[in-house]
Amino acid sequence: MITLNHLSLGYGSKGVISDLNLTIAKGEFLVVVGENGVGKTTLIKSLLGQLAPHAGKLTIADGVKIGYVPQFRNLDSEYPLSIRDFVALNVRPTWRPWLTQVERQQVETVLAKTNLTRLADRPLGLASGGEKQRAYLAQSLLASPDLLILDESTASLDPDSKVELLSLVKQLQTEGLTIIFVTHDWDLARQFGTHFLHMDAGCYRNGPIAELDQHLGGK
Ligand SMILES: Nc1ncnc2c1ncn2[C@@H]1O[C@H](COP(=O)(O)OP(=O)(O)OP(=O)(O)O)[C@@H](O)[C@H]1O
Repeated sequence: MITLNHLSLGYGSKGVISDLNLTIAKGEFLVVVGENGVGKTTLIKSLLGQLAPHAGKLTIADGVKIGYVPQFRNLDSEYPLSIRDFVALNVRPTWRPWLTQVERQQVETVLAKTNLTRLADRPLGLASGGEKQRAYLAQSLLASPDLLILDESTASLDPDSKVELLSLVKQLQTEGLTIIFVTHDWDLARQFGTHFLHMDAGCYRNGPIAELDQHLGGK
């Protein structure tokens, strides 16, 4: 689905990633691990089409739709939309103040897939961290992505909420979605990933998740 061929990325004259080679197959759950500042978010920006390569090539198969779940940010408790209305923001190709019957059904489907049906009328600003992240996940699912990118999406969540969010994502993976999950949490990486990319100052390793500890010497 995705091929990185001698890919180098950076900002202006500053190089961040140098000569990265990687193939991501459909249906993989790729965890991207590495210390602060090695370029994990830079790689994600490039996958999202926001950063042109300094050198090398990034190829994404034709027609692949990408969904993105950001890192948790606290929202103002006065945030006016309900969880359902927030999720529905992603439904319309052009703005209009109503949803069609089909669109309403699509919103209910993604709310159900993310365990939010019961909470859908609650103001998003008053939702817990885990619920907010599930709302972002639901919103991204409305566009029927083939590839879902989670950039530190579990950071700042309590352990149960992390596992709940990733269990939902794992279920989506078993239904055919490809997942890229950036994390600092090695345990979550081992628990949910099928493959890993370890980035370490110009040294990149990747492979099946079972080989992660071999590469890291049990870090
Ligand atoms: N817009 C930018 N302009 C210049 N340098 C940048 C920019 N964005 C990031 N950098 C630098 O690029 C390097 C890699 O940053 P990046 O955010 O990709 O790291 P990361 O691995 O995601 O780190 P973290 O785990 O802390 O999120 C850092 O040195 C950072 O300061």
